[in-house]
Amino acid sequence: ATEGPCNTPKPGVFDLISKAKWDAWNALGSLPKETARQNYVDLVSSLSSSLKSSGQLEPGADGTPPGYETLVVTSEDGITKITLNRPTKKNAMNTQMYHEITLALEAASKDNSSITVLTGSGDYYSSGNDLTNFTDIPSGGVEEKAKNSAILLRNFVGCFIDFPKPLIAVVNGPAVGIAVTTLGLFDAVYSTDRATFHTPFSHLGLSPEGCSSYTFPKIMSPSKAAEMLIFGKKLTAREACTQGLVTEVFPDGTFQKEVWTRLKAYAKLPANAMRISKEVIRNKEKEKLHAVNAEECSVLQERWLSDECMNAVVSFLSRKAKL
Ligand SMILES: CCCCC/C=C/CC(=O)SCCNC(=O)CCNC(=O)[C@H](O)C(C)(C)COP(=O)(O)OP(=O)(O)OC[C@H]1O[C@@H](n2cnc3c(N)ncnc32)[C@H](O)[C@@H]1OP(=O)(O)O
Repeated sequence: ATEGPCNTPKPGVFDLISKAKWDAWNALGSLPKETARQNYVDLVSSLSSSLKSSGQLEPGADGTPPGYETLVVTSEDGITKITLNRPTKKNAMNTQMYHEITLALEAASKDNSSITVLTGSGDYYSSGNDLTNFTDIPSGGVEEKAKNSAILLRNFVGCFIDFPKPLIAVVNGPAVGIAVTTLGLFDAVYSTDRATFHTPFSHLGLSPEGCSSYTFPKIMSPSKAAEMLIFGKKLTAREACTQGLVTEVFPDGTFQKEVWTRLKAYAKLPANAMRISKEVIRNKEKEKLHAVNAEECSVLQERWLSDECMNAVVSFLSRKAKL
């Protein structure tokens, strides 16, 4: 687009990057500059429209924060509260919700609040991955779907790993799958006694994500983690607390009042001190967690293509199976 057809000498065989660029340029033959420019503009326009259709949000024209379809985000008393808001679907996480949580966390990391809270609306915290996510197959087929999902999941979990402020889960009801595994990346987890914690990965032909293959054995012991992550044992809130996944359990009747009173008090603590303490506690682990996240996503990319997984999804969608 800037220089016209390729007229420079071919780079040496060991200069792999320059050679790949030269090959791509040379393959365009005598394409005129103007056409190349137009092709470039068309490509970028198509990417930006596919980002919009894939659910990525843009700020308003005046730079105000984006509106969310699957979340309610509020900020008061020094607390940014991100509420999963698909109560009729038990707050199952669809593709839009993964994108929106990522955006909401990015915004919360830069706003004036001192702590950030994730919670659910309705009777569930979240039923985990929305199993209908697997029905929206792109033109590249199931392999492309698996690849895109692995990228989405890696970015999503990466935001939790890198989140710089105290991050608290207010678990208002049962939690399933990825809604459970990511709890290992929070700084505190407060739960109603009505909640349960369930990671039915083997039942679904899946494998652990959310860095749980690393955080759960550390938090609760390898064998307790195996009971959850391999055998799908569902824990009560009290069991999850005994095993260290949950910080404290409250009676359902007084849960909201007790938790928010405590969080408002915490939010008054000096924000920089809390941020720095988190950094000191978490930074040693960050590199490891990103490596674990990458490995888990690549294993899952394969799992999603397995008969075991596909059969489990079909079973759920045809109403033959529930947890
Ligand atoms: C980018 C991709 C990343 C992928 C990351 C991978 C993550 C792994 C996981 O998270 S594994 C966990 C997956 N979750 C499940 O298997 C839960 C499936 N849901 C159920 O088993 C049940 O719905 C229930 C036990 C959570 C609740 O049962 P209950 O009888 O109380 O309620 P309903 O079944 O009637 O649910 C109400 C409506 O909500 C829909 N729904 C609930 N959960 C999900 C879900 N996870 N995915 C899709 N849809 C869900 C349910 O179908 C009902 O819809 P309807 O009213 O239209 O019938």
